[in-house]
Amino acid sequence: MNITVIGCGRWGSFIAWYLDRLNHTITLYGHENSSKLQAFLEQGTNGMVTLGEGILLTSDLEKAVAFAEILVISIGAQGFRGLMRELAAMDLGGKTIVLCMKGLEADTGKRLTQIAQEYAPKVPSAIWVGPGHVQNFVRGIPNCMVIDSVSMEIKEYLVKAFSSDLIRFYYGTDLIGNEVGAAAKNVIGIAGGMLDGLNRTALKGALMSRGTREIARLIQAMGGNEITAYGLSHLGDYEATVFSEYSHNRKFGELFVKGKDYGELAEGVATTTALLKLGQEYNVELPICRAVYSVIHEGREPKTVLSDLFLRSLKMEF
Ligand SMILES: NC(=O)C1=CN([C@@H]2O[C@H](COP(=O)(O)OP(=O)(O)OC[C@H]3O[C@@H](n4cnc5c(N)ncnc54)[C@H](OP(=O)(O)O)[C@@H]3O)[C@@H](O)[C@H]2O)C=CC1
Ligand SMILES: O=C(CO)COP(=O)(O)O
Repeated sequence: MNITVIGCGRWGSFIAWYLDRLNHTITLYGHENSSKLQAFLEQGTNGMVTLGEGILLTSDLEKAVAFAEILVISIGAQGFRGLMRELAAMDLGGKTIVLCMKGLEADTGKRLTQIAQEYAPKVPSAIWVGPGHVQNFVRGIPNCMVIDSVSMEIKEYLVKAFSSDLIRFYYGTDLIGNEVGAAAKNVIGIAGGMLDGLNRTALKGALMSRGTREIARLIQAMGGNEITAYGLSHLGDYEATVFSEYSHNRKFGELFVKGKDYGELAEGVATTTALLKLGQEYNVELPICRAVYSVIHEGREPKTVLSDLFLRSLKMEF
């Protein structure tokens, strides 16, 4: 298959490497002024993946789009609407869009497949989410992920084309739950990092239990299936995000409470804003997401916020 991957950062470049390994014909697109694209053009590697020689690198979006039957998109979620505006001006007939991003639009709370539909209503779309770090995959450590779409036909087409001994894909059965779950795990990952930074790592068991619970309630209220919060897109991604040394969101949280900056993309930062909006819209209390939001966006003192979580009224567990 001819596949174009849009976004040549940590995850997009891995996807290009992975799909090339499965003998698909790959074009990897990056901005003309992207330092990440330049590194691949000059050295063939970003220090994590070394791209196969058959992968075409380009900064010509029209050419990249024209080449492919599948467009895989992996950029920061907040840039997705702008990219869809550009794509909508091109001929997308016969193509399928696969979204490999874990975020929600901050201002609106919209899911990324909703944004794709706004700009390209006739183009089928799917999401590819679940646990996995580049550093592990390139060492041959396999993982399980999930592909979801409103169309069973598209899911079957993609799972068949993308499965290997390195990634076992499951068919998702709840697009709302998988999109919200995948984005929300980054916020729980930031909370996990904050616990590490505050020397409260012992609370991560409680975070796993209560984090899944509040996201399950939100998914259900939005019309999804609450069980999806316990699937690969959310709970299944906690090892990679709440615990892993490789997680950008966990690292962001840890450094944030220590008063330090972090230069990498941590999707959960913008997602907290989206989740609070959705919590309000669907009348669901999201105490952990609220706590993360208040530390990052309102400048509240992390230890006080943590104590306040413990002072909330007592509740039934389920
Ligand atoms: N297991 C999984 O499913 C994983 C999923 N992810 C998800 O993948 C997404 C990307 O994360 P990650 O790769 O770490 O982020 P990076 O910051 O490493 O890469 C993002 C890339 O997108 C590029 N970009 C931004 N806007 C555009 C645009 N409009 N057109 C083309 N390129 C653009 C950036 O360009 P520039 O080089 O100019 O900055 C950058 O190269 C996130 O949503 C993240 O949550 C990440 C890791 C694992
Ligand atoms: O989604 C991921 C792992 O599954 C990557 O998480 P981070 O962006 O926090 O590194």
